[in-house]
Amino acid sequence: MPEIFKMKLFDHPFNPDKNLLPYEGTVHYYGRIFKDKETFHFYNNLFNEIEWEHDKAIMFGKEIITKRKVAWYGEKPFSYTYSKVTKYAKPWTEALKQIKKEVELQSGETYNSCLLNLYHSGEEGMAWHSDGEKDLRKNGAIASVSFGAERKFAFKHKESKEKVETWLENGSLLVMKDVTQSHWLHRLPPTKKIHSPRVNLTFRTIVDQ
Ligand SMILES: O=C(O)CCC(=O)C(=O)O
Ligand SMILES: [Fe+2]
Repeated sequence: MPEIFKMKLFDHPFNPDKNLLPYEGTVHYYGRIFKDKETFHFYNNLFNEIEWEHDKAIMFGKEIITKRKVAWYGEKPFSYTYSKVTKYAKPWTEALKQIKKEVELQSGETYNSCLLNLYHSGEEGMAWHSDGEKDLRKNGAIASVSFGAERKFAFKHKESKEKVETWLENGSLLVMKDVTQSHWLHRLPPTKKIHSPRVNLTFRTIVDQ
């Protein structure tokens, strides 16, 4: 097992009851919610079994293909549109069902879909955005589960520009809820210091019409 998977649970002090945001939003960090063996198993399973595809993005008015890969899964073939391309959610895999169950238990919320991102190294990240798409349940919780390389995650208030940063550990859970997406942007900053991959899962609730 590579070294990163051998960290003990609760190596780092954290308080899951503490709100990381000072105002206008709620973010809780639960730390590592899976044991080393499960974490290693899920990382390998997701890396190999998910049907990863390259994402498209608009940059300086041009359509570009991102190095980061994405996938979209859910309990129904919900549609998800970005850069004018509509994708339909694939049915849950066994691993996704198991992870979802644990995340629902820990966060006390339910989810019906999951957007997955695969960052091959620290040079791949995600720019400032909020996840307030109209198909998502308004003020619904978004649960972010991370496997692989530990990466920094940042929030920036849309008006005050106040920043909050935290580390997302291998096997960890972070939950954003309430009015967070209306008032705060978040991003995964790129870094030259990290060379190994990271898989991130954001469990969401799509409004079913
Ligand atoms: O990879 C991450 O931690 C963030 C992913 C994210 O913000 C998103 O998928 O909307
Ligand atoms: Fe996001």
